Amino acid sequence: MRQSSPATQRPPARDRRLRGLLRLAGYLKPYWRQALVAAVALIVAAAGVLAIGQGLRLVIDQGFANGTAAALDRALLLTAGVVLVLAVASAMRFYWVMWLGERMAADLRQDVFNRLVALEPGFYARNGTAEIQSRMTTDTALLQSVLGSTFSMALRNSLLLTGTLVMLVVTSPGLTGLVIVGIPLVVAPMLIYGRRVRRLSRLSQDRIADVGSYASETLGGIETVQAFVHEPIDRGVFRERVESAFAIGVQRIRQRAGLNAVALLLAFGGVAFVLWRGGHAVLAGTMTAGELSAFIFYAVLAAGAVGVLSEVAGELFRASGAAERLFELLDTEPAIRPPDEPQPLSDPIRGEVKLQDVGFCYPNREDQPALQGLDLQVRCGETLALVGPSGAGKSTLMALLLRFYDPSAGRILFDGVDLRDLDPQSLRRCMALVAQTPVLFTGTVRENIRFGDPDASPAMIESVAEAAHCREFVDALPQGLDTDIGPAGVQLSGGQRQRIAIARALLRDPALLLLDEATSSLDAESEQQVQAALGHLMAGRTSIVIAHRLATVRDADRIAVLDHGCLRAIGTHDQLLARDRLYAHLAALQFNDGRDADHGELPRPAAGPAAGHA
Ligand SMILES: Nc1ncnc2c1ncn2[C@@H]1O[C@H](COP(=O)(O)OP(=O)(O)OP(=O)(O)O)[C@@H](O)[C@H]1O
Repeated sequence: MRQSSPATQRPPARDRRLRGLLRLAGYLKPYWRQALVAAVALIVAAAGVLAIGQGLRLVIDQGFANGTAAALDRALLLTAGVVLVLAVASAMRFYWVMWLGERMAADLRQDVFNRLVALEPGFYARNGTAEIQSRMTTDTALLQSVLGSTFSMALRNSLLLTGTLVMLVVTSPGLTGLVIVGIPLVVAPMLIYGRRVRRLSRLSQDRIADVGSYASETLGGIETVQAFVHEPIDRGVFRERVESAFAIGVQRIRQRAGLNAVALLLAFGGVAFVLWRGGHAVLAGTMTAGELSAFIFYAVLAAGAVGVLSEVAGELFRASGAAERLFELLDTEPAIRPPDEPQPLSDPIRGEVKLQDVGFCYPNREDQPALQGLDLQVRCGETLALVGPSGAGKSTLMALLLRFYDPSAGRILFDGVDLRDLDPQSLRRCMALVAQTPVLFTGTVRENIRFGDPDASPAMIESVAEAAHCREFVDALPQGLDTDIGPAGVQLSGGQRQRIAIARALLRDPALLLLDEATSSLDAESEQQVQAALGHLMAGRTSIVIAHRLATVRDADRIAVLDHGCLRAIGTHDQLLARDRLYAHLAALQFNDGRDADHGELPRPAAGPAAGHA
């Protein structure tokens, strides 16, 4: 039933590696001061750890070997001083590296959201809103954890590894040869395993995104799911997806477990070997006991660092994959962009619309035009009703007017200017959309109305609530306008939600009103109130209405009959009754239905040629 879909085209896997994380470095730029402090703390802390090895050598060679208590005290005091510096530097490193990680993750999250809200609805139609949403949530959460802690571990251990290698050479060049030979033996399997882990990580992330999007789609439509008793099927499909994600997860964990075992075995096997060779050197008198202790200390540190690096490498690769996926989203250019030099809107704005030979195909249906050869003019202050069977292209026309898509042919003019020459945001500021199913957001009634104009004064909100007939139900709510209406306004009835949507549009005071009537779900009384609210909203402004009710059709200045994406006829109700067979058919169905024409709904015969031209 529901498919997962890749959000964007991905580059080939072969040159991915840590590219995603490298690109994240750009996010450090504004915080270079903090990064500098973190780097200094990191270096001082690593130097502190390395100095402890020297402290150990002094304690053993000067304290124990020479047998003087004063030398032992001095050596221990020095070591204690080093430990104090180490503690302070470690705390600073921890704080600033974590701070940078959290800061970068927050900035990235904000950037991704900023880009996502700029992408046109067509992008979400292609890629699935739930998939994109889950990608944003899981990938940024992964990055946050990796940037906050894993990355810091990787950095610290890389530095320690480098430092310990230097100290190993300083302490005993001869023995270091052994370690140097041993390190590639440790690193090679790590790289081989790392590559496998990375591939599986990516796959695992994809599967988890699948699980997330399935869950959010099911829960989002919980009423439909339960009404159709679809739960057992959803549980089954979800189980399959979860199990598939689990199977990939287990493969990844198996590889990582193997990676850890091999890395640790090789590293500590190497240490044992060095201890054996070094022990013989001390016995032969070519090395002091202190030097051997320091050497072992550094070798263990190096092995530990390699162990940690092998452990976090997989995590870093996983994060790199996540970063790349987020950058793919960030790199997705909106298809609808303002022109380089947008033309100004007419002053005053009249709200006139002209369509010239407009054709349009949805991107994924190039062979099926949703609109074709459409010529239409809507004059200032006019109400134009759009009627036609389902699938005729009415909603598509609205989407083009809002410039969610650009026409594939012809052009649309707003007050005489091609929509493509206007800044889409300035254009949309002149319009208000009242959708068939009003979309409200979590918050109070007041906040939902204010959505129409964030700067509106309380008095303006009161006044539009009154005009949209919201008062009737708002006054009965526990906190009036400040009552919480639940996510998407679920605590209100359809008619109440509709009236809030109308109040929101009234507050916007648009030059052009786009209205997709929703009256089918309302009872007569509610419909009357919505109708009255609409009366206020439409008075004196250009309105394009997808009409489902005869009352609207009759009151409209003109009616455009659309069929199969073409303008079939245009005129007044009476003209069309006499002239157009489809319109007459729709109207006849209405009257024969025996419903009150003033409140009845204009029926929509099933799509298809037979229905359209009966
Ligand atoms: N996002 C989309 N991608 C591809 N095709 C689409 C998309 N949205 C709509 N269509 C197709 O475009 C055509 C016109 O659809 P549209 O929604 O504009 O019709 P409508 O007249 O508003 O129908 P209704 O009255 O049922 O809402 C239909 O054939 C529909 O299947």
